[in-house]
Amino acid sequence: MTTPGPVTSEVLHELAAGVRRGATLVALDFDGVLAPLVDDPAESRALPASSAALAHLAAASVPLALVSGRALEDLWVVARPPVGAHLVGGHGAEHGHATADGLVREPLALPPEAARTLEELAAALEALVAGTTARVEHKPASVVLHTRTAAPDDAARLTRAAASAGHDAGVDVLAGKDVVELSVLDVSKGEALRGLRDRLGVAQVFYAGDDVTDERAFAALEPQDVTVKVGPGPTAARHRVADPAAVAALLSDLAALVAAPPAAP
Ligand SMILES: O=P(O)(O)OC[C@H]1O[C@H](O[C@H]2O[C@H](CO)[C@@H](O)[C@H](O)[C@H]2O)[C@H](O)[C@@H](O)[C@@H]1O
Repeated sequence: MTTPGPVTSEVLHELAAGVRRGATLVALDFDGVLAPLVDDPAESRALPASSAALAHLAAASVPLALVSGRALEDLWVVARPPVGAHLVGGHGAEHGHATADGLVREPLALPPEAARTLEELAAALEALVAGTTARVEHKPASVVLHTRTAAPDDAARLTRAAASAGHDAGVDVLAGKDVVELSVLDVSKGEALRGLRDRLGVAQVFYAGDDVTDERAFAALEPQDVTVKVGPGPTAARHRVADPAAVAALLSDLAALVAAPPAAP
């Protein structure tokens, strides 16, 4: 892994030039990127400055995508993305887009064996968290252990047990920030971004993510893409910003440059 650098003014101006040409997809993770992390996932909201910047980019017909680990419906409710935005949920399991009439989702049908495995894992995790303040989140293609509000000893024990249940069941185990996600589909944010690149015919992808789960996206992107890690931690991203407030500032600067490009010298 290389050391990520800041998003300099030069990087931002080059990015804005690509965005203005319609050659760049602006894609963002939600939790920890557009929205600060909180104890109750239902309470998460994007920072107002980020939402405003996304609305300005959408009004300028910039291709936008939110690429999240959340279930698609949940992402729609908390993110309230602008009309036209593409939505990817469940780390790539679910796809849809925002319209003026609401969320349009592509159908997702689990193979019967995957559906059975999901049910078994959900029951196993529910049994594990009984009597603790950890909790289980159920999604269409995965089940998630949340330990943010658990006592530290419980969190460590439950995290190990959930990962081990996932490995035993032969499913994809993704450990994120105070979560262990057991997915019965073989999907990733990287694959989802590559799919969007092909579908939209864009030459460049901008992607910002904060969690270890976003490393699959950074690793799948190409040298011309602009990857931004939000917060500390090892990363394959080429750039780093500190927190969701810094993301909001970056998106606001980008939207301003797209709306009013600098005058030619
Ligand atoms: O890919 P993301 O959009 O970052 O989604 C990843 C997970 O986000 C949510 O959990 C995280 O945010 C919660 C609210 O701030 C926080 O309580 C939790 O500890 C974080 O891991 C969401 O609940 C999960 O389903 C997503 O997989």
